[in-house]
Amino acid sequence: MKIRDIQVGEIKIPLKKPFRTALREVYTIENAIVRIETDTGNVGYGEAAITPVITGDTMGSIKWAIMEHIRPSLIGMDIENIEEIMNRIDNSLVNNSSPKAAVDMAIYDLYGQLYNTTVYKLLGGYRNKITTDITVSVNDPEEMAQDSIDALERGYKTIKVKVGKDWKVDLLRLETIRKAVGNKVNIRIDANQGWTPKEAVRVMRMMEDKGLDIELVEQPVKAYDIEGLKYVTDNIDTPVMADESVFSPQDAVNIIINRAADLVNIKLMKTGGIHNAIKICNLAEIYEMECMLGCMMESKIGLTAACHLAGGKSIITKFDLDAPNLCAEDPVDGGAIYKESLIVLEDDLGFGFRKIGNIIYD
Ligand SMILES: C[C@H](N)C(=O)N[C@@H](CCC(=O)O)C(=O)O
Ligand SMILES: [Mg+2]
Repeated sequence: MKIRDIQVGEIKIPLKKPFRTALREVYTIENAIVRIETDTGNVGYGEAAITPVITGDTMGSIKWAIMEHIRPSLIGMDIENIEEIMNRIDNSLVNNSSPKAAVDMAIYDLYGQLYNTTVYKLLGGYRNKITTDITVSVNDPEEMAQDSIDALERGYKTIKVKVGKDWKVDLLRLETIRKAVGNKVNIRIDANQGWTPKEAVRVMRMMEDKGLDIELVEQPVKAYDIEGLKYVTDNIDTPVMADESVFSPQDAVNIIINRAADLVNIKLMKTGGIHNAIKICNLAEIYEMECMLGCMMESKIGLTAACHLAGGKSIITKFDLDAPNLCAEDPVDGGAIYKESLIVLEDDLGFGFRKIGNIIYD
């Protein structure tokens, strides 16, 4: 099965309500979709999220990276030589993790098709059911409490609450939410780099003293500030999770050996796809560090790939794979089956996409 062509299109999906974090505000997902066709007529799909404030990748840079740098080195390659394909993707240019992820996903989709099996089984076959949390965007405390109650009514057992705007209001946000949902919901929080190290320690200790029972705090400080992250980890009881501080396996090594965080949030858009995410899983297993598998604002194309990795790896014990549930539409027929918090993987070939609507190719 040899690669005949690689195309990049665009997809637009409106959200149910604006997605707000300390870093950005999103109304519509506008992402790049990769389509790889082989000489056997098989087709594989992948997705690259436009998240310039985190990865630096834009629609223009993603298309250019794929068409001008990655595509030429892959045309004619045999899918069974996946090792060499992944080396070529990684070596085609530095950084650009989202376009690399999109191509990597499409290759894995084809790899499953080549061996007539579903991808999560090739990756370890550990589970075919996953329970995701749901994100509560950062807004006024009352609106966030209402969103948390809605999540509870829709069956979510874990909410991921966005904070990091102003630590005093963040404390009020969590107090209001905990009061509204009681102890029926597990609460994790994500500051998306919004606090200084000292603010983070201060506000987290206050949350601990008030008994708000926070499962973990994600990326309290700036991505580059590993010393600041370690300062927070050393000075609070709540587990600290590195997100924007960990893109590559090398970043993960650095966090682990310096004990700068207790947990890592792996995202395909940061690692450059499944093949590097597996390396982080292996490292995490060696050092007995549980991982979360997270996502950017992606459609069910990117999320199906992520779900297959989650299905394969036991070291991934926490799941923030909610983006399709935040979308007002699902253009994907097939792939992972989303029923609010429950995600099911069926025994399809590859990722099991039957039809994907609304992709616009140049
Ligand atoms: C969508 C997911 N729940 C999430 O919060 N992901 C990111 C932010 C994604 C984005 O800005 O597109 C995270 O920081 O964990
Ligand atoms: Mg995060």
